[in-house]
Amino acid sequence: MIRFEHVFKRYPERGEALTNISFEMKVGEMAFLTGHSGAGKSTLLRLIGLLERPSRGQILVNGRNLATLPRRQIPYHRRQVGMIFQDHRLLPDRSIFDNVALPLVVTGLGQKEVGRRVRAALDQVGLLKRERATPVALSGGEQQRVGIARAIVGRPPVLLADEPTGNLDPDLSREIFELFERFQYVGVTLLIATHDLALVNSMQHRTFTLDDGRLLNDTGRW
Ligand SMILES: Nc1ncnc2c1ncn2[C@@H]1O[C@H](COP(=O)(O)OP(=O)(O)OP(=O)(O)O)[C@@H](O)[C@H]1O
Repeated sequence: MIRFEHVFKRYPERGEALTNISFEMKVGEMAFLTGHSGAGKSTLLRLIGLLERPSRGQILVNGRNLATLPRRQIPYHRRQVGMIFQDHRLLPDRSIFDNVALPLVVTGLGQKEVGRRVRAALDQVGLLKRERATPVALSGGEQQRVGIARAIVGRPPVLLADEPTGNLDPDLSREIFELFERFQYVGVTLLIATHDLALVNSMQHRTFTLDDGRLLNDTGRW
């Protein structure tokens, strides 16, 4: 589902942020991405989401080579990859329903179908009853779950999360990670960047470790 072949990413002002990264993730695999601050975790996720392009190397997502993807297919690719961020990035003046519906607006789906999908996504994260609330009325953990509902509403086969529990206490963090496991069971491929080593070590999932842009360790490579 995700394949990196000798991927490098260089920023002119920084030098190499990622150096010769190669790995493969299968459909329905869940993996953690760890490493010190500045190791390149966010950069790696942004390359998969096509928010940035590598300086060298190839990235394939769902069999498609991102380097040769026709421009008109970029929006389609972005819908294949749900992204979850630490800071939720919710629109403060819009309801929870509207925030979750946002990715569907461009798809041309009818209002009824949008409503059905938004409620299905809110149901999965346990927030069906809060659809009329605005983000400020929600706790940090609930806001993060709205961010997750927004990422899954288009039913993407790939989910990427960048420090999704950075602001949450351990119990809420575990709940979020267990929610991710439920998506894995239905075949979603997940890659989760996190500093929370205690949680990573307590769960049985493949773990990538980046160190200064290099893939230092991959527990899935036997
Ligand atoms: N747009 C950019 N322009 C220049 N340098 C960048 C850019 N984005 C990231 N970098 C640099 O690339 C390196 C990797 O950054 P990245 O954000 O991927 O690390 P990270 O592992 O996600 O760190 P953190 O855990 O602090 O979020 C850092 O040195 C960072 O300063």
